[in-house]
Amino acid sequence: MFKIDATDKKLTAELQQLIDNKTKPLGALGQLESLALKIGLIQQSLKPVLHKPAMLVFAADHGIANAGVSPYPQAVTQQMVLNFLQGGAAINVFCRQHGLSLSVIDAGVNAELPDHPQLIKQSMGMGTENYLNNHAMTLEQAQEAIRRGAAQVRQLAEQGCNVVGFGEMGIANTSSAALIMHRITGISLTECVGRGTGLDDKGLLNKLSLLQQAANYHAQNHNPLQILATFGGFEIAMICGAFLQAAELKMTILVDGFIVSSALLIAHALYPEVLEYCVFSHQSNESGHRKMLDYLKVKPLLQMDLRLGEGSGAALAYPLLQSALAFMHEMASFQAAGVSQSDADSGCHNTNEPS
Ligand SMILES: O=C(O)c1ccc[n+]([C@@H]2O[C@H](COP(=O)([O-])O)[C@@H](O)[C@H]2O)c1
Ligand SMILES: Cc1cc2nc[nH]c2cc1C
Repeated sequence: MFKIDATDKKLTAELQQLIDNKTKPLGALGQLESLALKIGLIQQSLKPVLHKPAMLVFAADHGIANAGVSPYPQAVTQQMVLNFLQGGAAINVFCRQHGLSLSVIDAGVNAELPDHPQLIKQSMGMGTENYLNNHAMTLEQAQEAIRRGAAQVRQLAEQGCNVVGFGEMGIANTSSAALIMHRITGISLTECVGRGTGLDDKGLLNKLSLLQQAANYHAQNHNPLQILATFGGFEIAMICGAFLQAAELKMTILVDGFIVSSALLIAHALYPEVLEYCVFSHQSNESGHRKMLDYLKVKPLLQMDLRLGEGSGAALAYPLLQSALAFMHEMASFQAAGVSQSDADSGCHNTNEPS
């Protein structure tokens, strides 16, 4: 369905030399340096640029929402979508602050939503089925949601966008994400399930027990698309398609928190090369996220105890991408600034090997 290439590594040495020649001890800009290299490889350029940064927030409801897995009622999903459209949510603030465009996609919210220029209506239904006694969606619905998510990214790319962040809104979607993580990674369910929007100890135990029932009920499902259809949400399935399309189009992708990363687990199981296009904005405070990132062998940029979702971490991390490219373009080289570079110049031994 998708054609995702690994990035061509032929520019690696030249990009690394450009980075190493800047007036700084070798490796001293840390993760900003690997970020610059990564974007250079994605764009196959020694002068990569970020065009029309965009945030897509996918929203949907979940059949399990009112079974006691979240401290908030399902209605908060639609209420927060209205908040996004009125410009009052955290993601609105950070997108405005950092110059990202923001669109909200109704992937399957359990409400009739008003027409609005920032709302894209692609609803797959009034929420998923409850996976305690059903599949959340059919395989056909999962595939259709993947196609719809991909179409959103194609539209952005046609408008000239080459960097995109994904966010989500959906009461109970940490439950979907935990089950997907458990099934894809084989990590115990206890380590995948967390407090979400803020369950107390008793609520967490109850959530774990309900999700264990769901995992037992669907003991047979192990193929990535089946896992997505069984436990997913419509927003998670659309984000999976959005990841795959963005990677196929060689866009830089900003990955948000626990739920967006669970969509990536599915995308990665289908097309491992998708990872080469991903920048991990932060490590969420949702307890399973660190192990999810470890499973993917990736390092997040920020660690700030965020656990909001909406794409907020991805939007917060965007300026770091700008800084990574700015230092590559604007910092003086040792030669240009007349600064001594190495032991050959100074007679000192250089111990700062880049990691
Ligand atoms: O992104 C995260 O890491 C994250 C962690 C915890 C909660 N959330 C948000 O909270 C909602 C899901 O939480 P819950 O408790 O209803 O499953 C959903 O709207 C997510 O955007 C998001
Ligand atoms: C208020 C609220 C805002 C959110 N934003 C993303 N998920 C959310 C969940 C809640 C409950």
